[in-house]
Amino acid sequence: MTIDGVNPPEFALNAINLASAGLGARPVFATDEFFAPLERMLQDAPPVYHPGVYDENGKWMDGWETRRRRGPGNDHAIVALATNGLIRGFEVDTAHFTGNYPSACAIDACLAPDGPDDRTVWTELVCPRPLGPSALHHFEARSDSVWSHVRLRIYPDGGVARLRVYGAPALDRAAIGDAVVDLASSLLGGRIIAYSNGHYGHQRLLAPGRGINMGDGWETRRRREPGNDWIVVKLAARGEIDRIVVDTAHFKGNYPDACSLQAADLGANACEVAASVTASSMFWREVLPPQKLAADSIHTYEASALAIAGPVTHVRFNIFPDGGVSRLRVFGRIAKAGI
Ligand SMILES: NC(=O)NC(NC(N)=O)C(=O)[O-]
Repeated sequence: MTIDGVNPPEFALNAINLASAGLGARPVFATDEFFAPLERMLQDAPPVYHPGVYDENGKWMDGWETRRRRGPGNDHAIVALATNGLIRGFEVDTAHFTGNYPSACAIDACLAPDGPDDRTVWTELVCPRPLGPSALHHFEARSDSVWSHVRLRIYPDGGVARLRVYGAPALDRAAIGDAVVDLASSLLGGRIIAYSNGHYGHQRLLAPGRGINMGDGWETRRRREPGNDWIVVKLAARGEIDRIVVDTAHFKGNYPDACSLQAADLGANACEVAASVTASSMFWREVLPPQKLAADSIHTYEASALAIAGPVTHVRFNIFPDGGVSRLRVFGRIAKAGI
């Protein structure tokens, strides 16, 4: 897997971008947004450059960009993470900012359930580090705390194309209690660990909300040989499935003919190597037998349609023979003796 064609750092593996607008991250505050607004720095699409495109303030830039400071001080911006989580590392991307990138940046985090204010205590996770023109910069974070917001300090001013905050959602078991939640949701910690094919993308299958277009989901290439496509999800917690939702939004000429779902309880000490989980998934029990799908619609399979037999940790979602699915939701209750 690569990020913009570059091998991801170790800390980005098995992590999600907690600063992704598509997952719900929001701009909260910026000292200045003269040339380009903070919300652009949180976009999921790789940053682009449009030569010759200017707006009334100057060159249109894909990121957050402040004006040139003419005195002391520095700019900063505050971002609300998509969900509270553990932070493993940061990616600061100055793509296309060649003569206007900041000389340096530092990053702080806080846990402020009601949003940060003047009394908020910020913890520095990245001390001031130099930045270069149009480049990816990776900074590891060494912290086992849960954070809700990050503050990007730039020195003294300039533009940042993207800030990506790699980490894992903090699952609040006490708050969830016995409620039925989407155990596959990226925002709770559900994670895709293997798939037969994801030619046109796969990560958004577990994202919140409905897909905005056909690029917002999991889509395989056209299968030209026997068999079927599949995707394996590690649930956010060991739980008992209550309902499954399969959304084919925007997939009209390429929705799968049918789908099914298998599941397994791999326990706390299962081998986590993706290839091993994939191999064992061939034999997981069938929870949802093959069901015909329709174009561009939400399909809900209630408990009465499912063969449920105790808590599970993983599911394998099969599509026949191939195609695109916007969202998969695996609703259920977290098992009491969870792992
Ligand atoms: N050519 C520029 O990008 N100039 C300025 N920035 C924008 N966005 O116009 C600047 O001063 O950094």
